[in-house]
Amino acid sequence: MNNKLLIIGASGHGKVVADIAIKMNKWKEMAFLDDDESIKSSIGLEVIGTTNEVFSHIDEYDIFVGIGDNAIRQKVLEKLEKAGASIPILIHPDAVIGAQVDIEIGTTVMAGAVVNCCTKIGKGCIINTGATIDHDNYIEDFVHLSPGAHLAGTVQVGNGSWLGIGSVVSNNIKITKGCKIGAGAVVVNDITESGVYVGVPVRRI
Ligand SMILES: CC(=O)SCCNC(=O)CCNC(=O)[C@H](O)C(C)(C)COP(=O)(O)OP(=O)(O)OC[C@H]1O[C@@H](n2cnc3c(N)ncnc32)[C@H](O)[C@@H]1OP(=O)(O)O
Repeated sequence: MNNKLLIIGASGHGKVVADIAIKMNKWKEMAFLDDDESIKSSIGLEVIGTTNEVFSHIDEYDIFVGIGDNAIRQKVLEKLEKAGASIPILIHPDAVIGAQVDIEIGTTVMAGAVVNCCTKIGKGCIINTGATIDHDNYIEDFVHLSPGAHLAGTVQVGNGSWLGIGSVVSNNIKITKGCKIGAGAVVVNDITESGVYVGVPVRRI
């Protein structure tokens, strides 16, 4: 671990990530990289360069990918991991994490989120504001649970899936990789084919 943190992405999601990192009080200095060169600072932190400059900073900084898009976040994080970057886990001090919860690098857990015991969360996930994940879930890599998404017990969410704001998943359900679940959707049966699903209960569109 370094005493400086560099966040890739200075817009909406990156700002919330920075806010969490500031509240964790672990880094003496923080800055952003962003490919929009018109952004000079964000949430009071300086933008010191563009994404392709990241490799010149990996000895000096911990690096966190603050990009909301699951596929882009995966691509950037995997390159950084390969290059040996120190990639932290960011957990807001007001998130509640149960016993025997395993969370991998590059994941952020936001304010008001609750993760119950014996759940595993993979790499590069976003557990957004007020989302809840109950016991024995398995959230694979690069998943995004939007604000207020609720997962009952023993749910599995596949790689890169995105659950929209306020969506609900009943217990013992498996959602395969690469799904988009719409805002306010309710999932009561396994989803075995990647795709976009909306409604109560969900239907594929
Ligand atoms: C901090 C943050 O902001 S985190 C981000 C939080 N954001 C979200 O959760 C957004 C979630 N996204 C959605 O719900 C989107 O509507 C998606 C991904 C499900 C679908 O998006 P698109 O593929 O662009 O679908 P599109 O908008 O064209 O809609 C297709 C049809 O599905 C319907 N539809 C879209 N979303 C929903 C939904 N959530 N519930 C019910 N119906 C829906 C539309 O009304 C439309 O119906 P029609 O064909 O009868 O007119």
